[in-house]
Amino acid sequence: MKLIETAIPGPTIIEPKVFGDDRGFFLESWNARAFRDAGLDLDFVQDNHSRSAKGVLRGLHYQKPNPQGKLVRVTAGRVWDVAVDIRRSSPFFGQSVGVELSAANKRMFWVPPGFAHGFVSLEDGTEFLYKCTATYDPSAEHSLLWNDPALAIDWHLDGMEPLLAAKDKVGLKLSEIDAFE
Ligand SMILES: Cc1cn([C@H]2C[C@H](O)[C@@H](COP(=O)(O)OP(=O)(O)O[C@H]3O[C@@H](C)C(=O)[C@@H](O)[C@H]3O)O2)c(=O)[nH]c1=O
Repeated sequence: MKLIETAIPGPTIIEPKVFGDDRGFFLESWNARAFRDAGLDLDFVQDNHSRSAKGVLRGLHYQKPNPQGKLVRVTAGRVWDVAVDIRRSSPFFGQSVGVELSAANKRMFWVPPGFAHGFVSLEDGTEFLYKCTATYDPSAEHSLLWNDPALAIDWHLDGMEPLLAAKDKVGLKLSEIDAFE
């Protein structure tokens, strides 16, 4: 397993060791001890799985109180995945990191608590799996506006019109959100 730091301290790309053979491949998608030894001591309490058509954009979501850290990956298709630092005291407040996650590259992405998270599906039938460090609480869920000019996120849409949930079309701007301290 290889960890790749990003431009913001915290969010981390993880490349698992892939064992390929005549039958296909094998990889460890989660191993508490190996991650702890690599510096990510994480305690997960919920696993999620979603499927998205090409152009579906989910996010940017965060939970407050009880923020969730998320270890995300893709097992079919491809996404552009984004984490936005929404900790006011952070020198990186409002900045984001993005990474392509796909069934082909098998990369995982650690999105720590304190970050808003979203992704756009770049292929039909994209399957997105993730582990969370806190359980879902609909009353604490918030949406940061995906295309807030203050975030200036390149979603790699390539001219595509994204398909959004009603709640994400009316997400709040960075200047309006109840950010973390
Ligand atoms: C996230 C979630 C949703 N649900 C339900 C609520 C709703 O009826 C249905 C669909 O929920 P959503 O529209 O919020 O699903 P979605 O837009 O996929 O939400 C997810 O987006 C990505 C970007 C994240 O980072 C996740 O944490 C999560 O917020 O599933 C749960 O029961 N448990 C959960 O943990």
